[in-house]
Amino acid sequence: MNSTVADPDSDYDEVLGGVLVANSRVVAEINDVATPVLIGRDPVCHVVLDDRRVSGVHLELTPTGRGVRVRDRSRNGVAYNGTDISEFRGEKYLRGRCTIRCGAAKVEFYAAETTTRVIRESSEPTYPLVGEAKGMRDVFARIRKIAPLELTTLITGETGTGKELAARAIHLASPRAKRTFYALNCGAIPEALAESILFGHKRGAFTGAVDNTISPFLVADGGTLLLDEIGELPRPVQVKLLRVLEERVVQAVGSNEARPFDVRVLAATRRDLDLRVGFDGDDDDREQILRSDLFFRIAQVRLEMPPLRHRTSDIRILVDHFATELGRNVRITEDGLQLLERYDWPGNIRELKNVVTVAIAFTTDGDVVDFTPHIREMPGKPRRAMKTFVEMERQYLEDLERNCAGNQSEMSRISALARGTLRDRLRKYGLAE
Ligand SMILES: Nc1ncnc2c1ncn2[C@@H]1O[C@H](COP(=O)(O)OP(=O)(O)OP(=O)(O)O)[C@@H](O)[C@H]1O
Repeated sequence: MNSTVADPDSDYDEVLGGVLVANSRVVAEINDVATPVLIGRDPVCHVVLDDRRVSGVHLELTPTGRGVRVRDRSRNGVAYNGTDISEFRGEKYLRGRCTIRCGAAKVEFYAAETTTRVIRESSEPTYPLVGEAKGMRDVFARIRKIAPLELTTLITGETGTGKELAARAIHLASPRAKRTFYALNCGAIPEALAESILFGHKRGAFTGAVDNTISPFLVADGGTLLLDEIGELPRPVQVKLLRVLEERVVQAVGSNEARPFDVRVLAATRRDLDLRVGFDGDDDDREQILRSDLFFRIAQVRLEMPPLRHRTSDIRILVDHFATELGRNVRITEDGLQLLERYDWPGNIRELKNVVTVAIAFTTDGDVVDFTPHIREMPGKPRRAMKTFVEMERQYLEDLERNCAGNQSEMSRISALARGTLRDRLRKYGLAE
């Protein structure tokens, strides 16, 4: 499953983990930036302490470049080598060996001897999206507007247009920026496990459930949860998800305790959900991807990511950005850039990033990068001078909107399109709400 965490504190190539030991036994390993280890009284925690003075989730441990970060989420406090952790503003980075006390229980921490490499992608800089084209400036303006609001946001766009990065950008520009950002790829969840992965499960809830699993709603508590490829969730799970979003409590499979959470929910999809949502309340239609009630719950605000072929002027900046990230001393020529600008990029920025990475890998330091062989092998075709129908329609609607200063009755009269149809087409191209 592709789950990633962005945290302003974890902007490192390498992280330091460790193990927790209780009663001379290793009770948890802290080595995954995406899954903080939780200690508490609640059975969903990795280390469960049966002590009334211990809170449901008492503390959270995450590997970072500065050591293992302890976050106090308790009512009664956590002691680090005998000192209350609140003296360190509720946060402390563990290295070496130390003792942590929660209620009456004592847990030993031992730092790992070696660091663990994490992919830099899971630690993007504060503003991860690159772009200067009009389409991207609109996206930035919208992110700035959306970020402080607590509304659910549906991010749409073709594959590789940066939907997950946009979600991180919303999180980082929001008041929740210091807390966890968790991305759950709903498209990668096997149908049979969807409920237990989304809501968590209690040990023994079903055959094979040997461990407790914590719901991403609780892992991201206080922060932001991205439900990526939400259209892929099985319909029975959609009904339950809707209830969880409305009641803001989550109940693990096999548990009878409902746990409240405080999470901002973002969703992303590359499918055209608008066309496949049941607007008539006919929610039994198998053809629909998403129930209409869930669609409206998760799409209080919309953000559309433009395809790269609509912002080819950004190709230069992006190539520069990816080349700088690779830190290699190679030369990129005007011809090379023009070749990239003529291509139609069906895989969008992900594809561009791959082409740049591979082409640079094949170039010796000081030499000119030759993109030609890598472009030719791509599934997309070089852009033809002739426009596709979709491009012409988009251009027509943009001109129409400009000429009529956005007045939709006027636009409907000139184009001879019914108001409803016109609105649908404008929405399709992100030209209207
Ligand atoms: N504006 C951008 N600036 C820099 N890098 C970008 C930008 N947009 C996308 N990328 C990079 O392109 C790749 C794909 O981005 P991302 O995963 O956010 O796309 P996506 O729309 O969520 O894709 P999918 O629909 O296939 O899941 C990532 O490596 C990301 O870092």
